[in-house]
Amino acid sequence: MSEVLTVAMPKGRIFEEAVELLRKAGYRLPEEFDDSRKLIIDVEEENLRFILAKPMDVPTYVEHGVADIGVAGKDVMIEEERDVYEVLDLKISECYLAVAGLPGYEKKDINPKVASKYPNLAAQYFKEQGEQVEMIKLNGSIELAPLIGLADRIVDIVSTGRTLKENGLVEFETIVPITSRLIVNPVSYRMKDEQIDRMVERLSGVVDGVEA
Ligand SMILES: Nc1ncnc2c1ncn2[C@@H]1O[C@H](COP(=O)(O)OP(=O)(O)OP(=O)(O)O)[C@@H](O)[C@H]1O
Ligand SMILES: O=P(O)(O)OC[C@H]1O[C@H](OP(=O)(O)OP(=O)(O)O)[C@H](O)[C@@H]1O
Repeated sequence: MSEVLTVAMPKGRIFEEAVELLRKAGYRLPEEFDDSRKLIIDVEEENLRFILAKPMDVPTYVEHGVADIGVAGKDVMIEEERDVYEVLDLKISECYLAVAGLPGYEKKDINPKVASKYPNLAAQYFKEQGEQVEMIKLNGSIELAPLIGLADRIVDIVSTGRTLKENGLVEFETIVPITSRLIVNPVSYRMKDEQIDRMVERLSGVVDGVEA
């Protein structure tokens, strides 16, 4: 009998899509997955243990090896720079990161302020653009920052564009397309390679058939 694989799943919007993907790949996940407040769910018949974490924390659990594998947005992967392998693009929770602000903004300030939930990623982006900015880290409702004068621009996720539009903001630049990824702890990949490869194989088989 093989060892149990621990999977770190992000709570929130990716969760449902990731569960759907696993079910399409043939994993029998109990109804508990659809409506539960439990943070650890054991699925003995599949030899899997799921832990439910905040999306930004998934790579931390995987890097520390308390989870063998995990599901994380590419945005989180770039921001967190954790020592994990990214083994599969799951092509779910599709969106992109963009720079946005109020219409008519012109780059003229010294050290203009940029608000984001992704301070490392945003700072790196502006550095590459040769622009020096002051980063302001926020944890959500990023679009509020330029409206209230906290920042000149924001770096945030855009999906339908509705949040920007309804708040009278416009997109200036696209930074990078985002989807969710399957990530693996490097030691787990050595110790449990067969089990992990099997999961990657099963998931890759359904990824392209799943609507992003
Ligand atoms: N509007 C969106 N449409 C599609 N995918 C998105 C959208 N916003 C974020 N994502 C993707 O989903 C992941 C998780 O987003 P979610 O909003 O569930 O987490 P969060 O903002 O960290 O959580 P919380 O709102 O609890 O702080 C992000 O890391 C990103 O990859
Ligand atoms: O282009 P849209 O389809 O409008 O989606 C984009 C919005 O979705 C995310 O916010 P979320 O709902 O996670 O709330 P948050 O701002 O609290 O993170 C993101 O931060 C944008 O605000």
